[in-house]
Amino acid sequence: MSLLSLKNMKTSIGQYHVLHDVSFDVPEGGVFCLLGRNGAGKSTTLRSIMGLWSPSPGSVTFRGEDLTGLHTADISRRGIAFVPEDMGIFGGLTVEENMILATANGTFDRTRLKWIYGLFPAIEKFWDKPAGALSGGQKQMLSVARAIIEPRQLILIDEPTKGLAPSIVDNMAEAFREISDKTTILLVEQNFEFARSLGRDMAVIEDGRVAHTGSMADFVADKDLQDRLLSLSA
Ligand SMILES: Nc1ncnc2c1ncn2[C@@H]1O[C@H](COP(=O)(O)OP(=O)(O)OP(=O)(O)O)[C@@H](O)[C@H]1O
Repeated sequence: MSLLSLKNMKTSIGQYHVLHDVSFDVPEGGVFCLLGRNGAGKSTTLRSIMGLWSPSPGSVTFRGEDLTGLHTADISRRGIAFVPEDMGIFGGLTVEENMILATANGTFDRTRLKWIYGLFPAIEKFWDKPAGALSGGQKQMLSVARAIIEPRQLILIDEPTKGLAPSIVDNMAEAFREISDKTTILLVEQNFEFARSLGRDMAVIEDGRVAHTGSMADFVADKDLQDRLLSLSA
């Protein structure tokens, strides 16, 4: 059974039909990449999974349970975390306060926190500093750290490498590899090099529809398919 299964998901935002037919299965473990050009519908897909937009009709099934129609808080309680493109951190609060707000009861599992310090040393270094003073890469690390401060089954991460320097992107890839040993990651990315270095399975969205789904290895080997589905000029 897949961890997450989307079937014929359609989402409208106001009068705009954004997702016309999105179906794919995310297996448990590792990184599943959701690719596609700008405006294809990747963020809308993640927001629909989280119940931030209401997909209708169609279904979102998680561990065999239908999530369609549940509130976002209830979806989150099933063990799904979301790192949005704008990162969703509180710039006026310290790193520690941002982390506290990401816990269910305001306390930390010290072993887990130490694991996060190892993944993202900036979290420990700037623990009592305002999150707004962090660099772009450090803010992104904080947003991911918040998502994993408690055990999760699945993390949805929207374009984590956007605007980051290559050395930071490499650090991020290392961290994601380690996180994905514990928690399945559904990763939306425009940076194909980053995505291909992490992804085991993948799907491509084009104009609100799934245009391709399969293994990352097969997609990497098919240059024509990549050009057709991802290149800017196509
Ligand atoms: N709040 C909104 N109101 C109206 N249209 C929206 C809204 N959010 C997204 N859209 C439209 O839905 C389409 C898909 O947007 P979405 O953000 O899901 O794309 P994306 O694949 O994540 O692209 P990007 O890589 O640029 O973030 C776009 O045409 C976008 O303009």
